[in-house]
Amino acid sequence: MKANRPKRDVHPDLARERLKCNFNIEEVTNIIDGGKDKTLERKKIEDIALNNGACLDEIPDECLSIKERYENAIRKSCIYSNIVRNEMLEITGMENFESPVLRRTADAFFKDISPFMLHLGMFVPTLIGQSTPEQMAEWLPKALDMKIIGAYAQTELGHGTFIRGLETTATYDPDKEEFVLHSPTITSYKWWAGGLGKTANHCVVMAQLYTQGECHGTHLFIVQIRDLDTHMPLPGIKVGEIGPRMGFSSADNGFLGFNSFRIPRQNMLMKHAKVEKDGCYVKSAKHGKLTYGTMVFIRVTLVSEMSFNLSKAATIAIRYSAVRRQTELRPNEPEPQILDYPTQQHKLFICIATAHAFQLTSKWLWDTFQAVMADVRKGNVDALPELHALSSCLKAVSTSDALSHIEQCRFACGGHGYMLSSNLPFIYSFVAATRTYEGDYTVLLLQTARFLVKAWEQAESGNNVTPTVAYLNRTANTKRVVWDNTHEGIIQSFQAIAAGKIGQCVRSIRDRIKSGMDYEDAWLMTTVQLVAAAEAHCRAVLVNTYWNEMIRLTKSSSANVKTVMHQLAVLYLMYWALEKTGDLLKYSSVSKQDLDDLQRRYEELLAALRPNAVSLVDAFDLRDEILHSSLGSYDGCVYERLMEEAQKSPLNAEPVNPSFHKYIKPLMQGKL
Ligand SMILES: CCCCCCCC/C=C\C/C=C/C(=O)SCCNC(=O)CCNC(=O)[C@H](O)C(C)(C)COP(=O)(O)OP(=O)(O)OC[C@H]1O[C@@H](n2cnc3c(N)ncnc32)[C@H](O)[C@@H]1OP(=O)(O)O
Ligand SMILES: Cc1cc2nc3c(=O)[nH]c(=O)nc-3n(C[C@H](O)[C@H](O)[C@H](O)COP(=O)(O)OP(=O)(O)OC[C@H]3O[C@@H](n4cnc5c(N)ncnc54)[C@H](O)[C@@H]3O)c2cc1C
Repeated sequence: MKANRPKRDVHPDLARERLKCNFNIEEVTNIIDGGKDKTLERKKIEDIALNNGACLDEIPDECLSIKERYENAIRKSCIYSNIVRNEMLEITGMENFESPVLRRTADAFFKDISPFMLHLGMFVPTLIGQSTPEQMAEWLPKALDMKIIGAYAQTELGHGTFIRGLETTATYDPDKEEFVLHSPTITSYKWWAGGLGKTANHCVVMAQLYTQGECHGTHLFIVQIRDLDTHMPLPGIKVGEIGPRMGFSSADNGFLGFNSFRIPRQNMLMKHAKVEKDGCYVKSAKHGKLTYGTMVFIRVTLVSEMSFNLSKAATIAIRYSAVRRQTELRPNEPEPQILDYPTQQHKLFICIATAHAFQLTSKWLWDTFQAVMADVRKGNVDALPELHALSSCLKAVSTSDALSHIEQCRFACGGHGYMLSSNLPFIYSFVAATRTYEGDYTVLLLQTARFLVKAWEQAESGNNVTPTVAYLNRTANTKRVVWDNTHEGIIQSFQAIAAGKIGQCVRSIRDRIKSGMDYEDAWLMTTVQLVAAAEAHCRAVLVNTYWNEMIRLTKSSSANVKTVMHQLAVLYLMYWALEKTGDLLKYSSVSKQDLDDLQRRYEELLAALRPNAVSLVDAFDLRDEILHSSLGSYDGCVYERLMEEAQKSPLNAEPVNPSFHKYIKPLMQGKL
């Protein structure tokens, strides 16, 4: 199914915007991609995948039934997988099957999500992270070659957050050297796993391991659930799709129940613990939570995923705002482009800056993750708690911020932003799920808070703490930081806010314990403050990392690129400082006059960035096929595309709908 798009001239307003650009767009693209080579590689891969137009649908996905949409998604997934397997991996290298380029290119095929996404996104990483070398040799080639298709079935109907509360059991039978998987209750049914409902023939299952009459907690098992030839569920397996959702419409999220279903002993993923033939349980991991490794990996990758989604939304909203004109400023003058309104700039420029902040931070987080994992492989797990705390809060805050900024982008496009053809509702509903999956926002911030409270106590007693909380050594015992409106001053204020909030949590917990509460209740009563403290810590990490990375990556850039990258980072600092004025007043010496000055400088910065706005989103270099938007295409022919998309509505296939004769006419004639 191919559809040709008419080639159009660029809208004159957008053409004029591009003439105003004063920096080298390609240099900024290179910074975002991680280097000139990476940009070239990305473009080459995008050309291979997209130039034959295989991804274009004649009928928009949203106009299809649930079944048709799923079938179309599978059709495209197979085309896409073949391109990945036969052409793209040759360029990235097999080991880079998780390359963000593949993820980005996939969006040209799927407005929503591919049913294969969780196979490459979670099933394969779990095999890599949780298997012994023998298991890896057995399963990984088959998975990478799509000989088997997997899902990640952890969450149950009754429990998602509290993994230790999962009910599915895997009981070892030494006589047959098999595990018996069982779902003892309705709440123990696996629920949510992407690709599980109709697509996967295998899955990774998290279950409570029982051997020699003892429960050893949750472990991971690889389970074949469907016949490879007929695709029928195997006897003892009950599997299906969970029904319509807010988004993820083509991901066939599934349920799964086991009725004493047997798998070979070798199907327990045994990198961190094993069950011997005789049923003896042997733990090799130096840290009890290494089986949660896939979740940490995905949390890390989600930060760059949020940058990508936000860059799509910002591109759509800014290009549209350059073309859209509304309301006379003065009588008889032309209506201004809505991008000229400072309120519109306030909604949108932070989205560009945040996409940069997340992208630069995600690269740093990825390097940190790789370094910690290298240590873990050598048996050193010392840095794991800090990585867990960091990946938890960055996942929580990046998904939450991306979501609210994407909604701002939709607001910024007025009524047309509500159209599915704008793609903003799809981007929003996709990102809405990220705030919940892979660890809910509140739950993950509370994990970070546990780490922060311990770090605060260490700093209070004069001990050195780990790098991301090193600011506590400086600020833990300080009352208020002296306000300074330079970038260093603002970053230090964020650190002071975080330290102040963590310290306040510690005092609240201690006071509550003094007044007779036990630790658990004191902690529980303080959780509202603990979530806020973890968020503040995350903001301190974000502003510091974004700034340092921006400086590092622009060292050899041209002067104007340096300036515009600097402006974006300053905008990010000022935006958040102004959002947190209450906290600044509490934890720094900032005055009303200082805040008024900051507000004025922020407004001046919006004006300074205005001429480069369209070029800054052009620098994200998102092809129209990836944007899927009537409002955001490179040529800016918004109204033509909206009209063109409207024609595709199935309701326009006939001039009179049969319901007129069946219902409306009888109603009009009083015959109903
Ligand atoms: C390629 C890019 C693709 C991007 C797009 C992909 C699209 C994919 C779409 C959807 C996929 C969705 C998949 C899923 O959602 S899978 C299911 C994910 N589920 C969760 O994330 C559940 C969240 N819950 C938890 O992680 C845990 O239950 C918990 C961390 C909240 C609590 O665990 P628990 O075992 O109860 O531990 P405690 O709270 O008792 O803590 C003890 C101790 O352990 C520390 N700790 C916990 N987790 C970790 C960890 N992962 N690493 C290191 N340490 C950990 C914890 O901090 C405590 O430490 P202490 O304070 O020092 O005691
Ligand atoms: C689109 C989508 C795709 C998914 N894909 C998969 C998948 O492929 N595989 C898989 O296994 N799972 C998947 N999930 C499940 C997902 O991981 C869980 O939904 C998520 O971890 C949240 O758990 P929950 O649904 O049990 O929420 P709950 O934990 O029930 O949360 C409900 C509310 O309670 C609050 N809460 C819970 N515990 C605490 C606490 N200790 N302290 C304070 N507040 C708390 C939460 O903040 C939240 O507001 C997916 C979910 C979605 C939405």
